[in-house]
Amino acid sequence: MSGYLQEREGAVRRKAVTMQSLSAMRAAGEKIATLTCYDASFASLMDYCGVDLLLVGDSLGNVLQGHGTTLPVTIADIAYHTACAARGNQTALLAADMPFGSYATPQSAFDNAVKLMQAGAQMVKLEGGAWLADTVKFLTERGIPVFAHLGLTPQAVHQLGGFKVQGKTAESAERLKADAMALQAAGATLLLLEAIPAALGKEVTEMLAIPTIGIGAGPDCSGQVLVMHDMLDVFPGKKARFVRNFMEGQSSIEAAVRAYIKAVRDKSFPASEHCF
Ligand SMILES: Nc1nc(=O)c2c([nH]1)NC[C@@H]1CN(c3ccc(C(=O)N[C@@H](CCC(=O)O)C(=O)O)cc3)CN21
Ligand SMILES: CC(C)C(=O)C(=O)O
Ligand SMILES: [Mg+2]
Repeated sequence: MSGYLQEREGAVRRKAVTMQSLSAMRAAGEKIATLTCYDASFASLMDYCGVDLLLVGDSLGNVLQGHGTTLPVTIADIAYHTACAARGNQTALLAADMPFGSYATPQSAFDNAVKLMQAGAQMVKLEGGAWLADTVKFLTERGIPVFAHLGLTPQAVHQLGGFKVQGKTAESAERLKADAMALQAAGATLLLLEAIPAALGKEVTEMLAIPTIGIGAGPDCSGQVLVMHDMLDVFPGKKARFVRNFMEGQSSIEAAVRAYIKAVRDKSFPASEHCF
């Protein structure tokens, strides 16, 4: 570690988390604890606590920039926050979201993914189904690990007609399963499932060989993710059903992050009240 951040007292030297170690966790039935993270200070704290996977999410459009959707977020925004988070992280796997409009073609996706990988990301996440398979193949063949994102894909909010649960009809559930198979076959090594019925999250996870990370996708995904500002209860008011306030009963952010990891690992989160 260099620069501003000090070595933390009693920091346990954990081996770097890799895509391979996440697959091993899935195989061992050990849940993958994931949080969004956008800067060096929180990356350092989350890594120290033992978060497995950090995601520089385009949710930064909401929680850092104050927009109502993720659409205004640019590749430069994500690259900047990825570089910040990478400076604080030592051992967690660091993934970064490809923002809206940055992966319309395989070539533009590659050019933009290179910017995020050079900023310190170890994997990039893209929202979309079978239509993305060519892009996923193009990136993975060129050494860029791909995290695919299905279900409620917030970059498509205006097409979906709002932030609504997906995969509720038999037809849309079948389409989601076919999408998941196509993305895995194209080389995706992680799959994010957002806001789908818990039974569908279970089915997709069991069907695939790669780990799934859920947010509002039930308890049977290989891991869970939350937006850090949601689980730290930074904003008042109504939150999505899948959010739990981990600051409750804790006296520090570090304790809340540890409580989150523990609840994911011991499967007490998500409970039925967080699922669809
Ligand atoms: N702060 C924050 N947290 C997030 O989880 C998040 C972001 N920002 N920005 C990008 C997307 C947008 N997300 C959202 C936003 C709203 C709902 C929501 O209100 N869901 C309703 C579902 C309504 C229905 O039943 O269809 C809910 O009650 O949970 C869900 C996901 C998830 N992502
Ligand atoms: C909500 C998670 C899954 C995400 O994509 C983000 O933070 O942008
Ligand atoms: Mg996102």
